[in-house]
Amino acid sequence: MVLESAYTSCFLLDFIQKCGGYALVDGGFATELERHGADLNDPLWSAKCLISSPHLVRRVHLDYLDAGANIILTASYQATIQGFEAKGLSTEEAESLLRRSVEIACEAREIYYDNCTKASWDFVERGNIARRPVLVAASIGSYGAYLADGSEYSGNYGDAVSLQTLKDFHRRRLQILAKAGADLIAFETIPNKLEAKAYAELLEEEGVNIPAWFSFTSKDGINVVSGDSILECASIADTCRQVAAVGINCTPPRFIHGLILSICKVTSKPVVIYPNSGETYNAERKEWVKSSGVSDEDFVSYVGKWREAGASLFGGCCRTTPNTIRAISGVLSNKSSPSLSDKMEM
Ligand SMILES: C[S+](C)CC[C@H](N)C(=O)O
Ligand SMILES: N[C@@H](CCS)C(=O)O
Ligand SMILES: [Zn+2]
Repeated sequence: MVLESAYTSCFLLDFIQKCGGYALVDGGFATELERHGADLNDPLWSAKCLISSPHLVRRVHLDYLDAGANIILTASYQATIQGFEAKGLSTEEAESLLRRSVEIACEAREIYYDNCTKASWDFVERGNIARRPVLVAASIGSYGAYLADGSEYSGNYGDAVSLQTLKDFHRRRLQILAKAGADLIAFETIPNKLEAKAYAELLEEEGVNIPAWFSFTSKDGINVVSGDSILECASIADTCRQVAAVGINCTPPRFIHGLILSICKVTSKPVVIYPNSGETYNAERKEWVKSSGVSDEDFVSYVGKWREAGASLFGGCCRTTPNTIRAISGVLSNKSSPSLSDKMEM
């Protein structure tokens, strides 16, 4: 048990070190499926593609690996047993689709490595090909994501939803994804304190033995979207032994800097950030609309400041693309010495 706990706490730190001091997460997954032509106007959102177009899911993973990602997130964000059952699938079929989401990401990693070996894309070190380290993170979206009405951007589930409701809702999916062969669990777009508490208790009760990250979402740079304090939310993550990183995703870039500073006040665990494009989601139409006010088009220009503030895992969320990841990579790797992959693109 002690060994396991030490493993979890060092896991991402070791990985980040192996990657060179920071690691790249992938970018928007669902919105990238859409750019490839998928119609996600469905209660399952991106998880619909696990049924209708698994090849596209693999394609998008590969595009992010080609762009330089060290961590790819599975298509399971809005894949829930309850959601699949509502579509008429059996429990067994639903569980198998969850496992499939991890398998597809692992297949993409294998294909990527094979391609690298064949083309000798990765740099050669003392005659050996050094493979870029890549992890597969099993995504778990919130209860609000399952509701498919944009509730993960409000975090208001009403009084009828208790800690126990959330634990009951998430337990089986977590059990399955934790044993599906992923390297870690990414709890994403967490909108409130109650859900963070539910995840922390489930990780403990289920004895999950792969690490996890908790990533919250905010719309003001001070609190998470429900209005709960980011300090309290990040503290829950800090005290959970299986949590290996804490951070923010699907939040406009302009809010990220302050949130990193807040998170660093309550935890010394690695900080992960993967903001969205700064656009606003219309949940009814499942469409993105340009936001008025401060422009977030210069997303990438903030990245250096985020690193200085203490973040070490960087990527993008909704409406960011493989090019966003390439640009982040370009900013973080010293511009004066472009990496081989940068050179390949010239
Ligand atoms: C992070 S939001 C864009 C995810 C999609 C939402 N749960 C929906 O189904 O509309
Ligand atoms: N990993 C998910 C998060 C949605 S907020 C995606 O990129 O689709
Ligand atoms: Zn997002």
